[in-house]
Amino acid sequence: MFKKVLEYAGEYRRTTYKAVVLMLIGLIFSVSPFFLAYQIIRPLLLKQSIDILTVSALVAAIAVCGVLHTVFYIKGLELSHISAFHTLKNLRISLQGKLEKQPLGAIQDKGTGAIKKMFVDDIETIELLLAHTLPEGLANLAVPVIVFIGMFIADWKLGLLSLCALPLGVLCMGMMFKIGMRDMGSYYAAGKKMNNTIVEYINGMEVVKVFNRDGESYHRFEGDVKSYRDFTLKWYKACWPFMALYSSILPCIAMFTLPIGAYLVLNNHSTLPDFVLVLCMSFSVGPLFLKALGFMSTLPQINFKIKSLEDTFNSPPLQQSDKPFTGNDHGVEFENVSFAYKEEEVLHGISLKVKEGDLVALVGESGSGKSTLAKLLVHFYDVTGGCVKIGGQDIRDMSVEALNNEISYVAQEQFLFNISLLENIRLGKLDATDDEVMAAAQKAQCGEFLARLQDGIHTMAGDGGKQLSGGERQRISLARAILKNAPIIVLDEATAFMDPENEEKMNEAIAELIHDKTVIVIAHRLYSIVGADIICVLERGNLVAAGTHKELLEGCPAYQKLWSAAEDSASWKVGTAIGGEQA
Ligand SMILES: Nc1ncnc2c1ncn2[C@@H]1O[C@H](COP(=O)(O)OP(=O)(O)OP(=O)(O)O)[C@@H](O)[C@H]1O
Repeated sequence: MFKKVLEYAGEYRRTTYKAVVLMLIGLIFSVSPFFLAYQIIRPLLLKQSIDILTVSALVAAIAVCGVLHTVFYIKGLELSHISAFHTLKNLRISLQGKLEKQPLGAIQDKGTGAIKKMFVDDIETIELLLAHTLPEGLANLAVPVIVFIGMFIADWKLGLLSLCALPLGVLCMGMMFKIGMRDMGSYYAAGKKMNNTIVEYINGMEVVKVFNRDGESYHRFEGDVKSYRDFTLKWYKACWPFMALYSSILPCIAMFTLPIGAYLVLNNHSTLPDFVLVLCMSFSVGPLFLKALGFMSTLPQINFKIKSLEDTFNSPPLQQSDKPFTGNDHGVEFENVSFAYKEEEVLHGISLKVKEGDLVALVGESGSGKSTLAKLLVHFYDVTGGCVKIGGQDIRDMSVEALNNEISYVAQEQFLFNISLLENIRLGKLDATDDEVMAAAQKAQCGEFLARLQDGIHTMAGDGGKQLSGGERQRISLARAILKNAPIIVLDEATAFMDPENEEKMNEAIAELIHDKTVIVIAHRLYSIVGADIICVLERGNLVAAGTHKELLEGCPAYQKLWSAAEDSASWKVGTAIGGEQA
């Protein structure tokens, strides 16, 4: 555990070692006063004289030891914290690098709460390990070892008696570790669940209020918070008796030394000064032991959290190479593609060829796999079978950056960064001039709502783009795509939030965006894709038919069903359709 963490400390590893040494020296100064006090007690016990000057010098030395203990210990703590916080920084950067290589979809599946917990809380645990458990724990354990050696040198019998409490304490500690690690899985899972629920509760507050689900949502929130409390208490309840036992037994080094040692002295097997010296030493190391053991009780938790971080690091990264895009053209091919999010396969052997410049629509009932197929093309996930190719090149055989240069993906829900709308659009092409950005915004029909905003295109988008309506967010992201001008466009429910008037405008903008491009569009509203070159009908993860609107209406029962459902929908409107044709 320490080795792994120290790897991340990099050049600060030496700082941690220095911290251990300084704390060790500091603690030696903390036990020295007991030995110095003994130098005063000893002549009194032996009825020898001791002059006031010697007593004063010893008292002064005790005071100096106190000061030196503080100075060394604080300096050690300072160094251990410097090293710890640099390690946390390194670890967070390294974790971010590894997360970046993971499939984007897999990152989204982990949940914001769990990822936040990993980045903030779990990594923070390592601060405890590096700044306290390792240097303080080690120093507080090492000094008692030195003192025990001193006891053995003074009188081996009394030294042995002082060690007697150890096996009992270690046994209790072992039990605590065993129980602590056993239940740590459920305890940790409850913490993760609570984090995700809290993040979801805050993010979903708007929906909760609109649908009057305050109570229900609060109950889930309360349930998970309570469940975390219960797991925590259960865990501590199981560990507490053993913690209490070893915490009281281990520091009581004098437990056996005092009665049996007194017997040995009375029977002349040991001398009274040695007996007092060993007792002084026992009392000096008791608090150190207790402190060291305080850190031990946190080890099961730290151990578990580090393991969970490592597991995250170890999950398979997205398959990609560092090669550029070298495809022959911008045609897209799904070759016998299968996919499972977890165990259950949701796409089964899909084969589909989209010629460069074609407009292909994916239709099907909800849950049939349309979005999943689109996400595989933009490489959010790796296929579990078959392959996805662009211009004949497997997308796993190019870097994600190279792929992103070829594709614009406009998803159902668009995230905007809390920077100006201008900068949000410029993300599509970082070197675009302001004029180019404004032109893209106009083409995406943003002009009207931008004119209403006080700062126009320079308005901040708000946290996650919350300042704008769903439709406005979609138009901003469409402007991004127009600016990017990638040869392949994937539109997932791009007009989902549009009212009829805006949808018409949006469709005009989309028509401009997709002109001369390879387009894959997912739409529930069939009237908007009747002009597509190919319409692919998906049913429970299978591609059941592909053809033009006319062909499918004539020969595909699944499509006929979807079409008649669309016709039944009262609000549908025959108008400008993507692809130019009208139903
Ligand atoms: N992140 C995920 N984890 C696990 N299963 C998922 C995930 N996303 C989708 N699924 C499942 O995969 C299947 C296909 O979902 P997908 O979203 O691709 O369908 P869709 O046709 O796009 O649906 P819709 O039209 O409602 O958006 C569904 O059974 C869905 O429950």
